[in-house]
Amino acid sequence: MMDNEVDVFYRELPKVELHAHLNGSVSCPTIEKLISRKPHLNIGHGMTAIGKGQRRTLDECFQVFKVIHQLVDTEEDILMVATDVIKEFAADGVKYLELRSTPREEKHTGLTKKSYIETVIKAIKQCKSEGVDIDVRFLVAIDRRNGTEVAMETVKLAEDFMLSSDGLVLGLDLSGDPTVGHGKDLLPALQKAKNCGLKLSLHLSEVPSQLEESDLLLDLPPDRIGHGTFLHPAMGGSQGIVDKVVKHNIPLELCLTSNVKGQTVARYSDHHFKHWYQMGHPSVICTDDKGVFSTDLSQEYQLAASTFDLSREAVWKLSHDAIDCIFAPDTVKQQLKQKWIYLKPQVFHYRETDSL
Ligand SMILES: CC(C)=CCNc1ncnc2c1ncn2[C@@H]1O[C@H](COP(=O)(O)O)[C@@H](O)[C@H]1O
Ligand SMILES: [Zn+2]
Repeated sequence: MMDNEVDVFYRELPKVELHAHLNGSVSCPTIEKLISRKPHLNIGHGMTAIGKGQRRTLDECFQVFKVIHQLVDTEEDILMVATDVIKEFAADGVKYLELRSTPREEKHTGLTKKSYIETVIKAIKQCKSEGVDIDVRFLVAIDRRNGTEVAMETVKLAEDFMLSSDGLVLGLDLSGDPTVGHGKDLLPALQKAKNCGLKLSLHLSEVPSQLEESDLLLDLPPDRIGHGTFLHPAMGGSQGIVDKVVKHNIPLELCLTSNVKGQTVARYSDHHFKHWYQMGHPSVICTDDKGVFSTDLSQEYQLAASTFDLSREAVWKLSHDAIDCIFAPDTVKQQLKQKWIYLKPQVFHYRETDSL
């Protein structure tokens, strides 16, 4: 996507993607295939992606997911979508991907939450058997709008798959419309998940009104934070909250285009990346929804570099340090670090004249 606009350095840079929602990551070509499978839905492509320079309210963004969910409602759809998304990330130079998705039940197509997860796992295994050069893991997502009971049910499912998927299912994501529901209702489920060894990545403070909820959920503590836009005092948060995040050394997953197009951040130069990065806090560049926001991970790295004036060596370190934030075990981290060492001369090769 958008190859011509992104410098080859960012394409070739080996990358780790830790925050990608499956149905938000569906590309234009895949949407076209889905639309032609379901012409009766009368869905036009303009309804599933937000183009360059466009902005949407948070509410409008969540409407987009509803449209995509209509297009993706069978095992066959999920298999195609997951396979395409994995191959696209691999083509963009992503070497390790943690994909997250909310298991759905669709009575009219026979889809169950269990078969949903099984199908994503099938896609991951299929890509592996085809030799696609990417290590993919899965985080089962809880949509906060669905409340306590569904959250508990999702934790149980995730636990079963964690024990039976050969390390492919590693943890849980908490996401969904941040203006709906309250984290306190989900706390018991998240606590249970943590106790049984599932890793937790929680969307925190995507909107300003969530500070109290974030304070509560940070006591778990989660293993990573999605967005955390309004945690820092410079963004309206508090020093006490920052202290908690720092004390537990919880990495942040930061998605520049998503926040600007969703209008929770006014402009790129205002993005909270700068506050956390300056503090030396683990900050990982991610896409969130590369399909919906018409971006990819190379582009997000380039955006971070151009906005915050990062040297190529600093960008390299950023992608390398993301390895320490993955949920897979240390052996996988070591393998990835070896890969980075091996690839570095190639990535910097034709840049020898540049100052590194
Ligand atoms: C609206 C906006 C600016 C989105 C970016 N920030 C987000 N915040 C919270 N949940 C999200 C976000 N993007 C995707 N999701 C979650 O991911 C789902 C789509 O992927 P999936 O069906 O779980 O595979 C959405 O329905 C929603 O529950
Ligand atoms: Zn997200």
